[in-house]
Amino acid sequence: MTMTEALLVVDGLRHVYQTEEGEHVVLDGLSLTVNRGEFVSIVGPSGCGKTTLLRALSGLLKPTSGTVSLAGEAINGVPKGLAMVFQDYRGSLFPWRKVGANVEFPLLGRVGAEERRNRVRESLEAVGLENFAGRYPWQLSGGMQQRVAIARAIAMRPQLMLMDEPFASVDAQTRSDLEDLVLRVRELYDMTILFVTHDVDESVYLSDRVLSLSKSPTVLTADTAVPLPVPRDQIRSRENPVFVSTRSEIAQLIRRAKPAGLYGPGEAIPTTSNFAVPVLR
Ligand SMILES: Nc1ncnc2c1ncn2[C@@H]1O[C@H](COP(=O)(O)OP(=O)(O)OP(=O)(O)O)[C@@H](O)[C@H]1O
Repeated sequence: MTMTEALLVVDGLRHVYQTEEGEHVVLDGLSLTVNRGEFVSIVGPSGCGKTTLLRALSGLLKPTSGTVSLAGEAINGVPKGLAMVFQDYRGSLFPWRKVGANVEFPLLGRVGAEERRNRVRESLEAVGLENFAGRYPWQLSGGMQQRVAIARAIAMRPQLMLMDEPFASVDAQTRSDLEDLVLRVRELYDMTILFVTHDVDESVYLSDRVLSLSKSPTVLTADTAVPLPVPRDQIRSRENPVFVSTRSEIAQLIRRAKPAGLYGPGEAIPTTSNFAVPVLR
């Protein structure tokens, strides 16, 4: 029997930006859980506060209220067990460091030299870039640079990998390749991944569960399981009726998304982590 263990717990997260026009409530009591070993995606309308949420999860923003914990520890600063992969690989790799040195960078001062060498080699192998350790990032294609960013995250052996629209800046073929690469890496390292994307199809293809967000002020509107067989396959999985029905269900949720306060009575919106059933179908 496999045990479900909550790794990331977000409870009643609320964030209000102070602006010249007054208070701007972005997150309005958002609660979610990611269990160890899960691949969970977050989708939502543009401007719903995904970046604000990710900044709170990575300890870069102190929310107005609510809590975030990773493996039972409250997140107050940048947590050790977390690695992030961003959309903008150009801005996230050091252009003056070679690929190997980029992957090694977050390990400096944390891990001994031999272990660092092993992890760099192994992580680059996992993303198929073992022959590129001596190149500079700008000598690689965009897709390869994003693979370096993924290798750097793997090398950290994170408890949780947060991915913020990581494939939004690459062409369609590279995107499919990177999606499959992330699924392989997940399998290889038994990773827990929280993946933010605008792309409903991508969220369904990759995930065990998809969390849909309302418009801002933002709450969770649905927690949708994706009962699509694994391993996933770019052609067969996308033709599967489960894929087609799940994607249209989530696409509807995004299209009909409203700010939290505008959902009518009976459309229960969870404000604590004690929700068990999907809502707002
Ligand atoms: N520092 C800030 N001060 C005031 N308002 C902010 C600040 N940062 C973000 N906002 C506002 O909060 C809302 C949510 O922004 P956020 O960037 O978190 O959304 P998002 O879902 O990541 O957006 P997108 O889908 O466009 O990437 C937006 O209306 C934005 O204008």
